[in-house]
Amino acid sequence: MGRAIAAAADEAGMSIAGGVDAGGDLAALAEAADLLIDFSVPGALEATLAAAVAAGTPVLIGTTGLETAHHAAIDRAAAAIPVLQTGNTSLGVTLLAALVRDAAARLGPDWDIEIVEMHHRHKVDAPSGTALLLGQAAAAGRNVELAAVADRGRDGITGARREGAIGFAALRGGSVAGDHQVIFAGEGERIELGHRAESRAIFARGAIKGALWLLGKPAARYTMNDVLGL
Ligand SMILES: NC(=O)C1=CN([C@@H]2O[C@H](COP(=O)(O)OP(=O)(O)OC[C@H]3O[C@@H](n4cnc5c(N)ncnc54)[C@H](OP(=O)(O)O)[C@@H]3O)[C@@H](O)[C@H]2O)C=CC1
Ligand SMILES: O=C(O)C1=N[C@H](C(=O)O)C[C@H](O)C1
Repeated sequence: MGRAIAAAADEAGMSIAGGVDAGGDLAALAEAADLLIDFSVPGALEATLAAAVAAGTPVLIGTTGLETAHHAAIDRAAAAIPVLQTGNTSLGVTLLAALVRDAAARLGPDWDIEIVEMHHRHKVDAPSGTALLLGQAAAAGRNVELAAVADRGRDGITGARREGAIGFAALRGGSVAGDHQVIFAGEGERIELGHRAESRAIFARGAIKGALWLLGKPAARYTMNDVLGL
């Protein structure tokens, strides 16, 4: 993603102040840059947020695999600086999440919800950040908390489907940039809403769009919905 974002920034006429891998001088970069973009690993998040807050520099976080403690750290940082966090920066998935929320609200609890995702063989987290984002959208449409209803895989589980569950299935293989499908399964019929990323350029372009939008915003936590006005 680092290379894809550098290409998208170039396309948009933005210049890259620098980049860091593990052990890099984040503090100096946060001072030098107008904004930080983080697509790395959850273990890097704390240092990135600390450097951004110390420098008063806005930050866009695209890293996935975040746990509750990471989200709490993002909330704390967002009290001091603008922070945009999303599991998917593409415009298509942002719109898909809005459609999923609407469909879940309209269809009601009689329709079972299953979310299927497929990614390249190198991806380390599962379910994907996007699948969780779509799950959150579905849960919001039903007025429930995702944590209370998420079923993260049927491995080792026997028996009938848990009523009200939102199920996840993750596939890994080849070079798939990112496929997501939300299945609403009713009695005798199914509705499927989905998105296929044809390349990583869509995530990078969306990240640049989000970054440009974030510049100059007041301290708060934002999502791609704010960028697109959804
Ligand atoms: N929100 C979105 O739209 C998208 C999110 N992603 C997410 O972005 C993340 C990165 O994806 P991807 O580029 O494919 O992953 P890669 O594994 O290819 O890249 C991760 C990068 O993070 C670097 N890194 C590792 N540890 C640290 C650290 N402590 N501090 C700073 N940098 C570190 C790695 O450096 P080194 O190689 O030296 O270890 C590497 O350059 C993933 O969480 C992925 O799910 C991906 C696409 C879209
Ligand atoms: O790791 C990836 O490749 C991707 N990660 C994000 C996710 O976890 O959803 C976004 C996209 O699907 C590609």
